[in-house]
Amino acid sequence: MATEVPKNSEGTPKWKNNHSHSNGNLPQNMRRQIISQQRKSLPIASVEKRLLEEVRKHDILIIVGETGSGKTTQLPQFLCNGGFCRDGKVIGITQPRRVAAVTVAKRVAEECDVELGQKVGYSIRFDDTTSASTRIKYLTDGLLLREALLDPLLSRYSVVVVDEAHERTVHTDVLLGLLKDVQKARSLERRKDTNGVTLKEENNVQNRVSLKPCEGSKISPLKLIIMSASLDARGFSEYFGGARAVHIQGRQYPVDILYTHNAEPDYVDAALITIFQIHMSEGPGDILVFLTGQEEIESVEKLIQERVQKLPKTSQTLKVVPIFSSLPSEKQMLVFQTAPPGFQKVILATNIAETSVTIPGIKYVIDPGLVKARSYNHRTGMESLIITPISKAQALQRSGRAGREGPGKCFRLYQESEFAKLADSTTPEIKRCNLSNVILQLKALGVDDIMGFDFMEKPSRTAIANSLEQLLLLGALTDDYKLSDPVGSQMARLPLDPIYSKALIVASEFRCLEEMLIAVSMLSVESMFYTPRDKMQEARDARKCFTSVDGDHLTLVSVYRASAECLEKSRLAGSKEKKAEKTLNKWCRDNFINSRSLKHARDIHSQIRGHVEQMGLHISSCGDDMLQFRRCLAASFFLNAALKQHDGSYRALASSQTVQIHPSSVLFRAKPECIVYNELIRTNHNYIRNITRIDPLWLPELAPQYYASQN
Ligand SMILES: Nc1ncnc2c1ncn2[C@@H]1O[C@H](COP(=O)(O)OP(=O)(O)OP(=O)(O)O)[C@@H](O)[C@H]1O
Repeated sequence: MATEVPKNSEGTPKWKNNHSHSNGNLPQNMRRQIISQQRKSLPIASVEKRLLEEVRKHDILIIVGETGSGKTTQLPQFLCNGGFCRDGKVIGITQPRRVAAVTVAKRVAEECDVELGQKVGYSIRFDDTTSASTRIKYLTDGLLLREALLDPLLSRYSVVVVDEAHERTVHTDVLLGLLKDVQKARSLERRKDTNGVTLKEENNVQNRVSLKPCEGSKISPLKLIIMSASLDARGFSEYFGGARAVHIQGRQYPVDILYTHNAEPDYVDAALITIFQIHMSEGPGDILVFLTGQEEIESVEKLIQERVQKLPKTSQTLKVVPIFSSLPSEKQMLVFQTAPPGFQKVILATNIAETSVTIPGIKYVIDPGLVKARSYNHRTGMESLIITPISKAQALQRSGRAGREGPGKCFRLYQESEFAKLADSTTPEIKRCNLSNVILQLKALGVDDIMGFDFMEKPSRTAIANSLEQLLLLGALTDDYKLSDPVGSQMARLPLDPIYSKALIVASEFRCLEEMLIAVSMLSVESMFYTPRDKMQEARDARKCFTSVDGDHLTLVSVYRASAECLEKSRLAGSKEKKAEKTLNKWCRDNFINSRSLKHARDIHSQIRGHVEQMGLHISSCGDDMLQFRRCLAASFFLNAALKQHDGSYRALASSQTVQIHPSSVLFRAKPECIVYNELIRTNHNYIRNITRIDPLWLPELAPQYYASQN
């Protein structure tokens, strides 16, 4: 192993908790004092006045500053103290990830010495802690877009800070275009009062009916701040018409960057060795390891646990805590807890922990330099999940998770020469995702001319045209490409992929919405089943109890129903909630079901159910009439139908591509004549997953808008 791990001359260190969270038990006033000192020592603290002046002078400001310099936590407090919250106005700070919005809000509430939800709060999908007194509000970029549906001028906000803009999530990109529009519209409305507006100016603000203030509402100007540690300031400045960019100098603590001497052939193995080398020979401090996905994290977790058994009993030991996006939020929050005495915390994370978050205790970062990225081919409708090298911006963000409470080290498991070859920034998500959802949101926001929308980087014409076509076929748009009512507006209200939103609406007509709610929730999480290498046969036998000959959707419904029954039985037998959960976890183990994934699916289920109830959709069950449910699946997923060919492969009807059933499907061997599927993924083959057997005659009957015209 060639990783340069400097040896500690004092031998294996004794674990000592030296981070601020261990101050949790300190008397309140002492803790307050420590936090106040920490704040004063941040690089941003010395430029508070200058920043406020810049914001006052410029309507759009780009702020670039080192990771950990205090942008996310301090700037909103400066603005609030500087008078930007007068008249009940709110400062909104968007984050690409939920976990960042939640944890940063908690920290800032503590710094301000207020209860979360009062002056400082967060709002993420399905979880809003804000109140009428909230002035500093952290929220996801996607959520601010949803807020714009109800309040198109975002009139409650005096400042919107788009944080971590370098990530260029599809939501950030759409938000940037929208905010530009809102800013223009708001200044126009103000100047109208003084009759200072020309017709040309008025036409320049996109023709959105929705961009009109509510009767009698007082419009103030909107300040816009774009922020990151690793962003291409010039590109953003150009997009915003030559906006001013300021750089905050300095970082709080140094982070040593170490590279490998040679290329590492197996990054998982290299990561494992590095974890144990740090554990045995470096000073105290927790370790954060970046991996590519849930399955990899779970397998590394097991490997660490096996190796820990072989460590000498006397030394401190490792506590592994995973974090990935499909983990329920309360489990994600475990990474922010201090390791118990005698333990060194090892966090195994996907890029969910890459930006914005401060994880107390982290001193070491291990970065294999890879990420699992989605990419979508608009021509074929094919999504690929590929493990690819990260960009320089991501590498910088990853190393920036260390050095936040003291000096840190980042072990890059690749050579320095490889780093030089990385792209400067990540390809914006808007260039590599299915645009149907974005377009549906824009239409709901009143943006009818999608091609004319001021994207920072415009998606290709074909990509836009294909997605418009798909929305038209799903009934979300009228023939002249306007949002249809009620179907399109209902679909836009559901926080799901349009095809799933439509499936719920169709299911309410087919009287099987209960089943579709389960199917959509189960399809929204990864890896429901697991098959340990040493218990393959047992796992297969267990799965047979749920397997439906009609396919994966029905199988998933069976799993969900059986788990709900197990929980219900336990509750009826008088178990308290915690005990019932334990019984369910045991049931999961016995049946080789991933309990984390199931818990996540149950959460999603209750959340979507809430939405559907609010929308007044008819919720009923088809009971055991699974024919009815399969017909509903065909009516919903008709765009993803495929027919068997002579050689046992399939032809996808929409794109004429040859595809194969993924080995994880219960229909892998049965190979029915005609199927609908939910996922088309390119790995080493064009695989389809989550499949149901249907009758080919149902297609022209249930989706005549598509299949009647094809004949
Ligand atoms: N939850 C927390 N617990 C302890 N310290 C924290 C916490 N959150 C922030 N800090 C401290 O505040 C500092 C500034 O954090 P902040 O998130 O504002 O930096 P930033 O400049 O936005 O960084 P990044 O670009 O990485 O998001 C951190 O380096 C850390 O010292």
